[in-house]
Amino acid sequence: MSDPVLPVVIIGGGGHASVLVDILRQQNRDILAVISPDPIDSRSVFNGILHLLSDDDIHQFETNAVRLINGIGMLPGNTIRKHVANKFEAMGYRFDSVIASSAIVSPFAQLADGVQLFPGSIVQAGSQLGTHSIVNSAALIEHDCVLGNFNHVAPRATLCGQVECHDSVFIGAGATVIQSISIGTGAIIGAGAAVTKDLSVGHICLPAQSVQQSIEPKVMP
Ligand SMILES: CC(=O)SCCNC(=O)CCNC(=O)[C@H](O)C(C)(C)COP(=O)(O)OP(=O)(O)OC[C@H]1O[C@@H](n2cnc3c(N)ncnc32)[C@H](O)[C@@H]1OP(=O)(O)O
Repeated sequence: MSDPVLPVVIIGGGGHASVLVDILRQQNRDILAVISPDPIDSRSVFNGILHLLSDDDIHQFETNAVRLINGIGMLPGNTIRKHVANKFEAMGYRFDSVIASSAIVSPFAQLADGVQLFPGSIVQAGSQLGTHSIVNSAALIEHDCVLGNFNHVAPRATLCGQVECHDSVFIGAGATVIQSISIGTGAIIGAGAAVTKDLSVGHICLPAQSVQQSIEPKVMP
């Protein structure tokens, strides 16, 4: 029997959380509160949602009466998303996945709890995504990829078939990882990189840089 659809509490109130709230509103999910120590009123998507300031405010909700949404994004070297997940799970709360209605997910893909698939993303058959991993807007996970926990595949990045990413891997926006590549734990792929060789634990792949220079005005003959 599938789990009941419970109201949700969002942890975090920044840009990543705003996209999640937008998706959840479109799906008519009941959003009880956003927990964030920072102001959230500059983003209209949060209008009308209760704003709580402290993580301890979560205790006003029974662990089995709500699900949490991990609204903390993940940039290279940032571990707050993982810290938040571990802290609230240790208190007995569970995180829901968020799957945008425009995401395309094969019924033969496997998604762990807390996975987030943003609008226009695609996950093909045979792929497996670990807990709290993010597939950002229009990113593509081709067939038979295996992603560990706390990965972030940024907007429009492409993982070709049978790519393996261990835990806490960051794939920058628009990067392409060719088929059957293995990416080690904590590795970072820069935005726009083309990855053609395996990347070891804790290594970074920097793309070629574009060159910027001023354009000399042409002198007409
Ligand atoms: C919804 C969202 O927004 S999700 C977030 C999506 N964002 C991304 O995908 C960005 C991913 N991050 C990057 O690509 C980063 O620049 C990284 C991780 C590769 C490198 O970051 P840092 O180590 O902090 O490098 P830093 O910013 O200091 O730049 C070092 C040099 O590399 C260059 N550089 C940095 N990133 C790139 C890149 N992706 N492509 C080409 N050159 C780059 C910089 O211009 C700089 O050059 P300079 O020394 O000539 O001035």
